[in-house]
Amino acid sequence: MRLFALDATREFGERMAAALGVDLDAHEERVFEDGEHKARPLVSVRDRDCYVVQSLHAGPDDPASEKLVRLLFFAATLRDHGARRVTAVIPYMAYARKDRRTKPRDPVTSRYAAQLIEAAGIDAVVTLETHNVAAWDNAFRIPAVHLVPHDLFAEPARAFAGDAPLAVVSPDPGGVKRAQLLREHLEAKLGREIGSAWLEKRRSAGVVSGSQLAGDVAGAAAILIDDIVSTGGTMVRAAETLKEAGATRVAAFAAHGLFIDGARPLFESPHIERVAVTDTVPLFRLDAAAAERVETIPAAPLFADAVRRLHAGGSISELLAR
Ligand SMILES: Nc1ncnc2c1ncn2[C@@H]1O[C@H](COP(=O)(O)O)[C@@H](O)[C@H]1O
Ligand SMILES: O=P(O)(O)OC[C@H]1O[C@H](OP(=O)(O)OP(=O)(O)O)[C@H](O)[C@@H]1O
Repeated sequence: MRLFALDATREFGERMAAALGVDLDAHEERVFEDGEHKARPLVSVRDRDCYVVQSLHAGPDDPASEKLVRLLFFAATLRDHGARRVTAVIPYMAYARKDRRTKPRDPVTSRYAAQLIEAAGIDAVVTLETHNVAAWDNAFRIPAVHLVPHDLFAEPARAFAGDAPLAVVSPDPGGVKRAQLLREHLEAKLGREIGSAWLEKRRSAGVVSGSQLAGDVAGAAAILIDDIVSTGGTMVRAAETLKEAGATRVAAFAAHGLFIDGARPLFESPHIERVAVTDTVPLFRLDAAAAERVETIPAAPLFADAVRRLHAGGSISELLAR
C-alpha cells in the first residue's frame, strides 16, 4: 500500500497514518512562479494500491477547486507511473450541496465533480457524511464509499443527555434520514428510547425561510444533527424553534465544521449549549474562545479503518454497522 496526504491535508493524513501504524509516503508539491503547480510521488508506485488523502474544504490557503485539481492531477500522475489502484480519500467533499437544480439552467455540480474524479483515473472514493447520499451514490460509476459518523457521536450524545429524555432532530427535511439513522444507532448504543423531530427549511437566493416543527421535543434534551455547520444560521434557527417548543437543552452536532466568518450567530446563541464536529475541517476560522467551545471528534481512525478494509478486501458494511 502507498498512503499519500497532499500538503493541505497533511495533519489529517498523519492522524490516519498513525491509526494505520504506517508512515505517510513521501511526495513533492511545488508551486511555480506563475501559480501553477506540480506534484509527484517520491517513492515508486508501480503495482501499488495507492490512497491519496485530500479534504476539499475551502481555505485557509486554497479554494476548494484548487484542492480538487491538485487531487486530480496527483491521482493521474500515480496512474501514469503504474499504480495498480488509486483511491481518493476525501474527508470533506466539496460541491456536494449543489446536488440538484434549484433555478432554471442550474448546474448539478456534485455530479460534475464525480465525473472529473473518474476522468482522472481514480478507481474508488471514500468520504464522510456528504450532503445528499443518494446524489453521492448516483454520481459515481466507480465504488464510492460513504462513511457515517454515528458511532463517533455516541459518547458526546451520552455525555450531553445524561439520563434526561433525548430527541434527535433534523434541522431540515433533507436531513430526516440522517437523523433517523443516528437516532437508531444511539438507541442501540445507549440502550434506551430516543425521540425524533424535524424542521421545515427552505434556502433560496441566500435567504432561509420556514420554521414548522414536526415531532414532540417538550421536556427533552435535543440533539440537532446536520452534515455541515457553515455560517451556523441553520442550527441557530432550529435551536430557537426547539426551545419555543419546550426542549430543555439543545446541542448542535455536525460531521463537518466549516464555521464561515467564525459562525458568530452559533457561538452567540443562548440556545445552543454544546457544539460537536469531526476533524475533517480544521478550526482555522474560529478564534480561541469559540474553538474552546467546540468538541472535535477524530474521524481519521474511521477513515483508517475503511482504508484497511478496502486494501484487504474487508467489509465496509460491517464497519458501518458498529
Ligand atoms: N456552497 C453553497 N452555499 C449555499 N448554498 C448552496 C451551496 N451549494 C449549493 N447550494 C444550494 O443552492 C441552493 C440555493 O441556491 P439558489 O441559486 O438560490 O437556488 C440550495 O439548495 C443550496 O443547498
Ligand atoms: O450553517 P448554514 O450556513 O446554515 O449552512 C448549513 C446548512 O446548509 C446545508 O443545507 P442547505 O440549506 O444548503 O440544503 P438544502 O437546500 O439542500 O436543504 C447543510 O445541510 C446545512 O443544513
